[in-house]
Amino acid sequence: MKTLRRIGGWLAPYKRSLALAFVLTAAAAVCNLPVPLLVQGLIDRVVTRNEWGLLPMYAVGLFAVFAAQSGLAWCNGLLIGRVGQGVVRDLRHALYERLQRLSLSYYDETPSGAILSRVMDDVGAIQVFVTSQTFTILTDLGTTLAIAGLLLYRDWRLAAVVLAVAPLFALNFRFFMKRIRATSTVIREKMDLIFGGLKAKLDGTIVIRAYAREPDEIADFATQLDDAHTPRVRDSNLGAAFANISGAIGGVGTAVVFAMGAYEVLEGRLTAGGAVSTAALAAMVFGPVARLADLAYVFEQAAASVDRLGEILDREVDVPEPEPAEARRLPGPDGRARGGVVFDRVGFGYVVGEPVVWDVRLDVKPGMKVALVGPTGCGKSTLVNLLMRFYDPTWGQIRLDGVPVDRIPTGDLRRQIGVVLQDPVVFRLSLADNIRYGAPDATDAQVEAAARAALVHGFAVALPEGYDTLVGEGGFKLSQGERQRLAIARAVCSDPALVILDEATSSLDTASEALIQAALANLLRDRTAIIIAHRLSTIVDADLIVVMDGGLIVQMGSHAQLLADRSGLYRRLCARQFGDPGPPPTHAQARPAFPPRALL
Ligand SMILES: Nc1ncnc2c1ncn2[C@@H]1O[C@H](COP(=O)(O)OP(=O)(O)OP(=O)(O)O)[C@@H](O)[C@H]1O
Repeated sequence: MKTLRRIGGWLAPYKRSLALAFVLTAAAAVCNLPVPLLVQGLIDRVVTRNEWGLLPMYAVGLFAVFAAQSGLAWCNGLLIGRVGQGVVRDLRHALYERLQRLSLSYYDETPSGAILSRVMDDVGAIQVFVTSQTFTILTDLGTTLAIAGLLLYRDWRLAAVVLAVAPLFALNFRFFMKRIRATSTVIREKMDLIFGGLKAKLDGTIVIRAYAREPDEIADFATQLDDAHTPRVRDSNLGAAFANISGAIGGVGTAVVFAMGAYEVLEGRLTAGGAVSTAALAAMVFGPVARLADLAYVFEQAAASVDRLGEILDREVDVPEPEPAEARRLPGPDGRARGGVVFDRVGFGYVVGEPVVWDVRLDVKPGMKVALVGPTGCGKSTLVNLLMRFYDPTWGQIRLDGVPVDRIPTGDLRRQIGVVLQDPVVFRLSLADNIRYGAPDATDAQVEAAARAALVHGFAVALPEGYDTLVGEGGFKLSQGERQRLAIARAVCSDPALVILDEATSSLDTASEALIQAALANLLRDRTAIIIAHRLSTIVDADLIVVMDGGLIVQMGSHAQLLADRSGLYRRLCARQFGDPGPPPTHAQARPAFPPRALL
């Protein structure tokens, strides 16, 4: 029922087209009714009584009925086709909108290929259902009732035979429906795996080639396809068995009606034409029921997809927008941040009960350059994720210019922050549109100014079509250094109050590195910066260096202050990077008792 209600909701915007389609199918169904009567007249009057003069009338009558049915079915097909395409477009749009709003935790647990499979494959299954004979069936059922009444009126014995067959259809339905839905769910899950694997492997093509693993990958993919093949075959077997058994039940019913009709003719209670037309009427009752079987098969397949799409559409957002009454503006002019950030006893775990940062207390004044350092996995990126509100802290509070970040609409918050990631993302857009991605209204002059500040202008003008050159996947290939400067230009263009910089770990050649450092200096000027530092050489001048270990802040201070602590982790990290072995590392400090584990 929930499935039908949901599909009904998707169809609601098309009520007018659907009403028209309904009228057309009803008209086509009404056209069925004269057929047995025309056939009866043809047999009883033209064939039996040799009234040849009536032949053209019956022939033209039958032709007119069939022509009208074809015309109506054609118009109906056009209408329903448009509705089906419309539903697919709306549904993909709604899914994409939802996907854009869902918290990152959804992406943590769902491979992107599985998301693709839902947006493409599952929506396709719903389209098939909508464009199947869904609406014909409603009028079919009406026709069935009307014909059953007509049969009852003409000959109750024959009508009783028709009604006696109905429970067989019901049994057939019951047996197959559950099985078909279960198999469809298994197929969709297998498709998730296939799409998920395919996406990952396509993204990693270069690694596959580099390790010459193509034959293994081909074999792996074949295994995955085989895995999905078995339930797919089972699904089509079930569908075929279901439809054919329905058809056979209808056939048996019609045959019995024919036999009974013949008996009635021999007994003199019915004319030959009457027997044929009654059998035709009986077939017209069984036809829609068999079609209903086809539709039920498609419906069960679509229902599995509706449930899966519901998982996306109904999923609660973990990072909710503030209620309008609670939302607060940042105190700066035009709602712009000044760039002061406070982490107030913040703790967080991606998985409930498994915190990865603990009791973080940090006060970043506007304009400060703060470096986060520490061994891999110590929680540096997590702090940044929390500041961006990709996740909400499990406990504690983060404030931007004194305003709790969960009170700031996420769009307003994130517009204050420019992000430059380790592995810069370049979209398949022109270079200019890539630069203005965070500030879509930026003029060409602003884009060029940002490009100059990030030292992108030099290579931009040398590209085949300058700033209009298509870059990203399938476009002009930029070098790693160029991509990093492009990411810096993107951040400059959005003119953020605060910059988050995840330093690239891979070392570039000295010239490239120098260009990036110069571009960064322009980006960071007069802005607050939080730098996730992997190479300590780049942050020795930071106003504050925050050393983390095991999710805790274990040291804070300037480079000189931290270095002076001979037993501190920072000194050991420096020793590791700059060559001096230093004292052996100790484990992260014992975790504080706050908050009690029960709270997590
Ligand atoms: N999306 C996630 N889901 C579950 N656990 C995660 C997720 N992201 C990070 N973690 C875990 O949280 C811990 C902290 O990770 P984080 O990325 O913050 O460390 P980091 O200090 O930035 O590491 P690196 O320097 O290697 O980038 C790690 O144990 C990591 O495995």
